[in-house]
Amino acid sequence: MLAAIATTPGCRIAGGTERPGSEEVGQDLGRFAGVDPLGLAVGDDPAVLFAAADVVIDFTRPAATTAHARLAAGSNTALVIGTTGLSSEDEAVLADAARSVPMVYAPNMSLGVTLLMHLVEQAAARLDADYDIEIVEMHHRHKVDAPSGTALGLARAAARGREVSLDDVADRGRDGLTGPRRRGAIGMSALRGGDVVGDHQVIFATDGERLELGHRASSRETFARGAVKSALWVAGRAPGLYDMRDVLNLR
Ligand SMILES: NC(=O)C1=CN([C@@H]2O[C@H](COP(=O)(O)OP(=O)(O)OC[C@H]3O[C@@H](n4cnc5c(N)ncnc54)[C@H](OP(=O)(O)O)[C@@H]3O)[C@@H](O)[C@H]2O)C=CC1
Ligand SMILES: O=C(O)C1=N[C@H](C(=O)O)C[C@H](O)C1
Repeated sequence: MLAAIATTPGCRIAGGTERPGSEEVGQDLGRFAGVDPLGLAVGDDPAVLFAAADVVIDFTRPAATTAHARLAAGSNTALVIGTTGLSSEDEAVLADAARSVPMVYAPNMSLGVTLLMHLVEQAAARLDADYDIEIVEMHHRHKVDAPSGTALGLARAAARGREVSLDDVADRGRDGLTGPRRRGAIGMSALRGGDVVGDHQVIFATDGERLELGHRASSRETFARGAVKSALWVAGRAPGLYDMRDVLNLR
């Protein structure tokens, strides 16, 4: 992320924080990120960072992200959030904070996935419930949330296309004596292994044919570049909760 910020015209690194007590705190931020020394130490107080920055980029965990959203609102600092695995209560915290500051919240910052979500919504609108929608994702062994935020975003896009609520049709992680598939269900399955950056496949399966739309990320730099693009886009915007469709002008 720091390399993406450092190499983007118009951006300057204002600081960065790690969890208090982490051994990285106090190290040079640049060295820590594997780029040239920056003369800035890794901090452990996000309030200091929010006071110093125009925009903060957050890819952490839900507990930190909700705390950061509150700090953003309190310090009037724009926020870009890539963290996934947020509960609906966590998302309500973001929505509340976004009443006073501009915020981009997206489970996947790549152009390819943002376009895929658009295509999935279109396909789901045109293919009726005779087409069973299944979403399969695979990620590296370190990922802690499932299904991925992107898979949930794709499922939401499909539900939007079908004009149904995802909560009514989602089928997550089948196991055991499940019975036959429910008509209209949107299934999600998560695979974990190795160093897979992020694969997503959306399948529309019916009798006699199957449409498959998919995306494979091969470098995490793609997400970092999307986050920096979002930061440049969100700085100075009106308060609100935006996503990558806004950043990429795809609404
Ligand atoms: N939107 C997108 O395009 C993308 C989203 N993601 C999402 O971003 C998130 C992070 O993923 P990833 O980078 O792989 O995960 P990592 O575990 O590598 O990084 C998370 C970082 O957040 C830190 N952190 C966690 N809690 C706190 C806290 N309370 N205060 C300060 N720092 C904290 C962790 O520190 P520590 O190690 O001490 O816990 C760690 O350095 C995930 O939700 C992932 O799904 C990832 C890639 C792309
Ligand atoms: O944890 C990851 O690595 C990723 N998380 C995001 C998600 O949950 O969708 C985005 C990307 O696929 C990588």
